Amino acid sequence: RVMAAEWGYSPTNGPDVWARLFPQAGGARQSPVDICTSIASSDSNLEMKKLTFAYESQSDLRILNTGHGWKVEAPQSGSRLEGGPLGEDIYQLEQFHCHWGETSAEGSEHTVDGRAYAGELHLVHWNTTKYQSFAEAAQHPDGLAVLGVFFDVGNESNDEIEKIVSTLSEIKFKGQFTDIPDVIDPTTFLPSGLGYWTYLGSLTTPPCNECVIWIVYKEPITVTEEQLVQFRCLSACSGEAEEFIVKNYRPPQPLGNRALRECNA
Ligand SMILES: NS(=O)(=O)c1ccc(C(=O)N2CCc3cc(O)c(O)cc3[C@@H]2c2ccccc2)cc1
Ligand SMILES: [Zn+2]
Repeated sequence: RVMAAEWGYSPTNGPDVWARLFPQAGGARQSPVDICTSIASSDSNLEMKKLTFAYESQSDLRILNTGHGWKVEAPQSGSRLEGGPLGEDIYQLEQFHCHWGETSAEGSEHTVDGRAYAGELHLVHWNTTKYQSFAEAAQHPDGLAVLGVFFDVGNESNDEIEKIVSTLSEIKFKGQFTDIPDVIDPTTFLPSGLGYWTYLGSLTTPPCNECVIWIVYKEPITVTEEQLVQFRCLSACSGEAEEFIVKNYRPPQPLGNRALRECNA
């Protein structure tokens, strides 16, 4: 389908029309959502089963320009995300990427009491206990677990994000990819405070599969305006035409009657 390749974030191909091409986008457990902190229930059994993660440090990870942003492929058979809302299953890191806006007044996908952050990092994991591949996992309601980390703009640049930023000039155009020479440790992307909100949702881009257990950290990490400016220099096109990826976030979707739980680790 020609159109399927053209979804994006502009008025003619953006979130408001995705459901025409991708029926799941109009479902009842879509993401992101506005996190209304007053309705988040502090769920005791979440405290009981602590969320634990273990990542490897990897070098030469491939980063690519997807046309909708940058994505670092980080299949880590040695990584494990488990506990918290994930039941008895083990989830493995597959990739991480980010969403941002035209200015730093917007850019995150989840919002907190209506407030948007300047961006949002997603660490995407899949359920290796139950499924044989990422693609298979994405067809099931408990297939993926995504850790969301908000970006605040501050004066100190984030060293780990800087390793990403330093490669962006090599992947200016859609489809280009390169290897990140530096060693990347996904743990360094996580905030020091490990309190989070969690709910059942979906991919925030087409095909918007309703297969994600979302875990959104309460505490943002800090990046600089310059680092976000570099994100906005990526081109959404593969050729000479320059259409910068200045925004790639989906606005909040109805929470409906879904439970929103919180855990103050
Ligand atoms: N923002 S997010 O919810 O964390 C998220 C996570 C994964 C994916 C993802 O891996 N996708 C969806 C978009 C996409 C586009 C492609 O061109 C492609 O080759 C793969 C993907 C995958 C995907 C596609 C179909 C089923 C599941 C994932 C996208 C967004
Ligand atoms: Zn994402």
